[in-house]
Amino acid sequence: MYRRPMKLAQSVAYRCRSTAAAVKMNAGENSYMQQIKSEWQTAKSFTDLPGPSRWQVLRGFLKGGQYTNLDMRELMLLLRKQYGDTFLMPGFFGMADNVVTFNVENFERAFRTEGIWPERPGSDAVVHYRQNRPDGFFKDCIGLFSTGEDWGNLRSKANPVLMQQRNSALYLQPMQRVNQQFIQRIRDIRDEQTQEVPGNFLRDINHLTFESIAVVALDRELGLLRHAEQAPKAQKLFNNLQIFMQAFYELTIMPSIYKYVPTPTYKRFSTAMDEIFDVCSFYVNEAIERIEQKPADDSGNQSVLEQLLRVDRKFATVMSMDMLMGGVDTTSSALTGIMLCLAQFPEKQAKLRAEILAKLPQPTDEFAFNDMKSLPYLRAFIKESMRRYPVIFGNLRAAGADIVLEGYRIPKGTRVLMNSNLLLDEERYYPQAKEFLPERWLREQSGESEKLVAGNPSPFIYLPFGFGPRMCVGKRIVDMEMEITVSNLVRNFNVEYKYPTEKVFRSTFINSPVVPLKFKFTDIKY
Ligand code: HEM
Repeated sequence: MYRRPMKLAQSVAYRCRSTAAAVKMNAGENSYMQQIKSEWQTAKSFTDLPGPSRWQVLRGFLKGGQYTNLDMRELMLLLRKQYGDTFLMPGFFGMADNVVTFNVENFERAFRTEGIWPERPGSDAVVHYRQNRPDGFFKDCIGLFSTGEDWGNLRSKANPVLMQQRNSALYLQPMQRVNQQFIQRIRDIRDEQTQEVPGNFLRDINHLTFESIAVVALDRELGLLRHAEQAPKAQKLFNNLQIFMQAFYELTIMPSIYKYVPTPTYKRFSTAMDEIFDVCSFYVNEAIERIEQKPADDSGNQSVLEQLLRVDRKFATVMSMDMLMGGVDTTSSALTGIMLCLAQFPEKQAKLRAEILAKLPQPTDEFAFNDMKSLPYLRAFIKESMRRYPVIFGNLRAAGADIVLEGYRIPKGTRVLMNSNLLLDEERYYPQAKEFLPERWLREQSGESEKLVAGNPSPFIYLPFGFGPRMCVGKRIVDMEMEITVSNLVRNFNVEYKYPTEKVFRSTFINSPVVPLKFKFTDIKY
């Protein structure tokens, strides 16, 4: 059970709200910084941190080396075994060093000192592309991949549109339409005898998550779930998003000279970025024409894209790209994990179905916005699924100040990789950690306030959407998307999966499914 002084608990609560709130919090944290400053005087040097030498890292990744062929999760766990909870992973060939940590107190320190414009390293390839695009389109608007004040300005424009709960009501209907197409798609593609969908079902999940973002970011369905073959432009965008993800990963984790010479991977990456740019600009321009033809709407119900366009046309185009780049594979990974949990725990699936059917007894009933607010077991189920199958392995920050972690000096700007999600299956943080217990996330009244039934672990462990002012800007959108999708799945089908579940994911930037997802969907009889 985690206990913290009241003052800090309050400051953490502020932190999740906005950049402005972060300024307020930082002002109140002088004494915390003072404490770190005094520790700095006596702390050990950065270079004394345990960890492999550059040579050991290089050797480890060469053919036959101990790190070759490990995915990110396996690599991190092996390194932890070798060097303990906090170690230095040296970069080579111009790549930055990383301080890797599994220590919750370090997560707290890194986040509490991240500053008002937290920096999440690792976006260099996107920034490089955007800074060097020959037409200079991104010169004054690099997007949410930027840093410092530029990022702060953009983020403070994006938050009121994307992070407001009331705006979620705007995309409830369009997302439901997309979701119904997904349910129909399952009926169309499943095998008549076995009721199993084909092994390449991940593609359909990706189409769902792509279309769900498109109705928000581009204000329209693109047709991949209904008639993919008749939607070549959408196909092109979708395919290029996949190429972008793969090439971005390679450029970020492998040494590369792409900043000086366009390597083959960078060429692949920048061609995909060009195509994403062209297609998104096309759709945004089309939306502008559509919106301009509509009668003026001062009801406050303008679509998300319309609201972004009101801020600035270029900003809206860049945001639509950033949303598509951040919101497809991540959400597909989460939905795959949730479906696996539905299949592995039929009694929990039945409990969830009972909650949904109590709200929507008829198969044709549609969710109203208020329905979504009172489905505690649904939310708990999704949270527990994301604990069991985290989408990412942790969070990354450039230290926002000189800090001390476990007695070592960590200079400002050092990359700190916090492997918070690799602690989610540890008994000391989550009692009965191996069990699937959505119930642990339910809340109960405790005096004036609410608390988790199972007690609150540290707020710095379960961070699937990151932390503070830089946390995922799509959180509201994805919450709604997952809630609608999971509800619709369980009210339409009994979900099963008859295959091994030990190695479904491979962990890179995110945990991506790598096995055939032959889920069995049997119709629920009403
Ligand atoms: C289950 C699905 C998702 C997960 C697990 C996820 C997770 C994350 C995480 C961990 C971060 C980094 C936060 C930090 O550094 O503190 C992030 C950032 C971001 N996410 Fe998501 N995300 C998801 C879905 C989405 C969706 C649907 C969108 C688009 C609507 C989106 C757009 C973004 C963007 C643009 C950023 C960069 C924000 C910034 O740096 O200001 N994500 N996400």
